Amino acid sequence: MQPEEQFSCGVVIVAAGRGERAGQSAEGPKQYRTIGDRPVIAHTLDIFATWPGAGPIVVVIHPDDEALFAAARMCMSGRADLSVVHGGATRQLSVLAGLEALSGTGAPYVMIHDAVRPFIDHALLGRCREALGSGAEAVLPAIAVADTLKRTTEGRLVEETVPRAGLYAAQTPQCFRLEAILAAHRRASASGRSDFTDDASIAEWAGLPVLLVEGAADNVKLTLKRDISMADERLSRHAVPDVRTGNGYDVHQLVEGDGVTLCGVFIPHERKLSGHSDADVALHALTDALLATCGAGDIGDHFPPSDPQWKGAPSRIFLEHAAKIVREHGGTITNADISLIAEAPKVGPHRQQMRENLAAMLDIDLDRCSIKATTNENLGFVGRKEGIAAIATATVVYHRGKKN
Ligand SMILES: Nc1ccn([C@@H]2O[C@H](COP(=O)(O)OP(=O)(O)OP(=O)(O)O)[C@@H](O)[C@H]2O)c(=O)n1
Ligand SMILES: C[C@](O)(CO)[C@H](O)COP(=O)(O)O
Repeated sequence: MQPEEQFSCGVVIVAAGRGERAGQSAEGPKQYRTIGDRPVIAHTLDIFATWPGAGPIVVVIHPDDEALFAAARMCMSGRADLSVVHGGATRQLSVLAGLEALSGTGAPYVMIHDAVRPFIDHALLGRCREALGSGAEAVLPAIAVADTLKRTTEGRLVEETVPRAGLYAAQTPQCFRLEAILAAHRRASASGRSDFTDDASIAEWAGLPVLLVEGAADNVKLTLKRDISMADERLSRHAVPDVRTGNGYDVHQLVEGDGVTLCGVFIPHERKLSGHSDADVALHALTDALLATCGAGDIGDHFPPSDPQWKGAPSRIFLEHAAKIVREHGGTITNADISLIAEAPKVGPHRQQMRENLAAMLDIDLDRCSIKATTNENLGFVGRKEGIAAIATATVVYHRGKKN
């Protein structure tokens, strides 16, 4: 076999189907549905993009899916220099469009793969490439049929048991000498055929010998709705969740006044908190904690105290803005915890209302919002009732590649 750098395989990934058997989804056709943490096609492309034997990669998409594909591409972790072309009404026509695009690149071989087989692995790619390297013009990964096979009538009556010896289920990538399969595809298309369900059958039709290599049991095609949920479960089981915590601290001075606002609750008191806004020290600390989970700076970066528009502003504006930034980064807020450090006023009687305010501002469940309070045992500036401090912790789960 030739050394790796002299023998790379061009790749055609077909992704122009409508996924009708998998049913409708707001995410689009099945190749754009999320499994684990990103679209099916991003998983598939990454396997090829990170395989050292891969040459130029052509992705065949449906003209209506430009935006879906652009978003999916952002979720790839491997290299992203792909060519994109539009497919046709059948898989066969989509493959032909991909082969035509690849033919200009000078790649000697091609691997043709379904975008909806995201569990392809490097070992199988290696087996296919080795078969090509040993001189095969057409290589088909396949799995021996394990079930007993029946042929039925239209009325579902069993007509016969089909002997399964020698029967295999075809997978992809199906691999070819590019010139040979392109010529076969062109011929098939020119003679009015557009109904071949795989490329090996076009090779057979054109008289090319097809060599079978062992496929991979995991290399399933996501065809039905349940295939997608099973794939999602499988990936989610192994995924390390991207859970991030951020902390925030704030302190405001107590001055002459008639009450303080904490977590949006006005509590009558003989003093007030001084500040440019409503000085809600609790919400300020939590705003910083949220921003910290996605590296978005601090409250002062977003709402400079020098800006007159924030004079006397209710601090819920700041918190809701931080929550919006978190969501735009693909985050789900799972917990918000604030500790208030104050000698007075008493927080206990207002705790429930504060939690309800937090739940509403963050649009999360009440049991994900916690308020705690402590005195400072008469020590330091808090003990001398010169100010109130707050410490906050935010917990956010981020979904890789998902930006809302
Ligand atoms: N006109 C088509 C039809 C299919 N495919 C691609 O071929 C692969 C295998 O096809 P299949 O599982 O049959 O997908 P769909 O045609 O989308 O499914 P359905 O028949 O349920 O609509 C998929 O990656 C699909 O996107 C394609 O590129 N162009
Ligand atoms: C190419 C293929 O994946 C081999 O199993 C399969 O034939 C394509 O699926 P389709 O449902 O026939 O389009």
